Amino acid sequence: MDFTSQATNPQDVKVTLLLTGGHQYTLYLKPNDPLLHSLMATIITRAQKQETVSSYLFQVSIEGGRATLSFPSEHLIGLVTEPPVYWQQNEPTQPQIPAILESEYVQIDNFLTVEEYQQLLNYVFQRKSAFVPTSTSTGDLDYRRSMILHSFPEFSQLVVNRIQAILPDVFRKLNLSSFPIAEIEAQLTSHNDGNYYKVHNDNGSPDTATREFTYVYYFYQQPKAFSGGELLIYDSKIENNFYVKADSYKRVEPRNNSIVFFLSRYLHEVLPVSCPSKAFADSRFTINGWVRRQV
Ligand SMILES: O=C(O)CCC(=O)C(=O)O
Ligand SMILES: [Fe+2]
Repeated sequence: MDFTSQATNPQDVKVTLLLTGGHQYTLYLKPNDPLLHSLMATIITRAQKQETVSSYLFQVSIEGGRATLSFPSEHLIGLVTEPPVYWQQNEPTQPQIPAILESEYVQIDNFLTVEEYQQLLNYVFQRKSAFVPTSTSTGDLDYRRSMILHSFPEFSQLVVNRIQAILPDVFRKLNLSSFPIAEIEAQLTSHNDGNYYKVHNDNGSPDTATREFTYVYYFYQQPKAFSGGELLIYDSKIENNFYVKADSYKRVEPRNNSIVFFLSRYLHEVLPVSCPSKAFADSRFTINGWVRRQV
């Protein structure tokens, strides 16, 4: 059986997957798409007869996100790439030099108007007693330290509407094909002295799996009364056909009244905040959340 999806971008590589049983599927990928690396890594591994490598389930989003093509890695027998793509093969005896897949993010300044930002700051100061400590799904107490305000309807809708308005621009800047959106979630957090969030991704559990990308809007009173609290977004590398964290990262300065977007699957962390006054009003505040794909 033969299937073909639509090209979206002239720079895309046309990739035909040759699968066992004579099946073929043609899709269009960006030259630096991690999926292309992963597919080629599977072929190279087989060519080098590294039989110890375990099977991997490919799950490829197709038809603009409306369908998924799933197949076990051992069913992939070849790839046709157009224009030609050549891959450097390391001798099996040489140590493998993993390719680093750079993470990308967008940061947009002046996200809210000065009036909206000031109203939000005043609102948060008044709601101080409604903030509660954050938790993680694993219940690990050392993983995350910050406070959260679960309900803030006066501002969550404003932020979600504003995000919707700039989404086309974000898709373009992140080089992403658009997809049908189910929901945009929002939470409000504060990080004060000694607070942090260790390395994690935002879509690693069944109930978070449809999160495609993460946004973080930063706000705090000026002059800034804390240091640290940078967001590190790690690059990835392929090891045994799996994506793992690389040592390199992008360091994002949490600039006042700016918003950052990045893929929810990227590993990221919030470095410890130092806030000598320990005053709640001096905290690093965020409204952050996730853009969920429709399934
Ligand atoms: O506050 C930040 O910069 C990021 C927060 C974060 O990673 C999260 O809430 O999942
Ligand atoms: Fe996160």
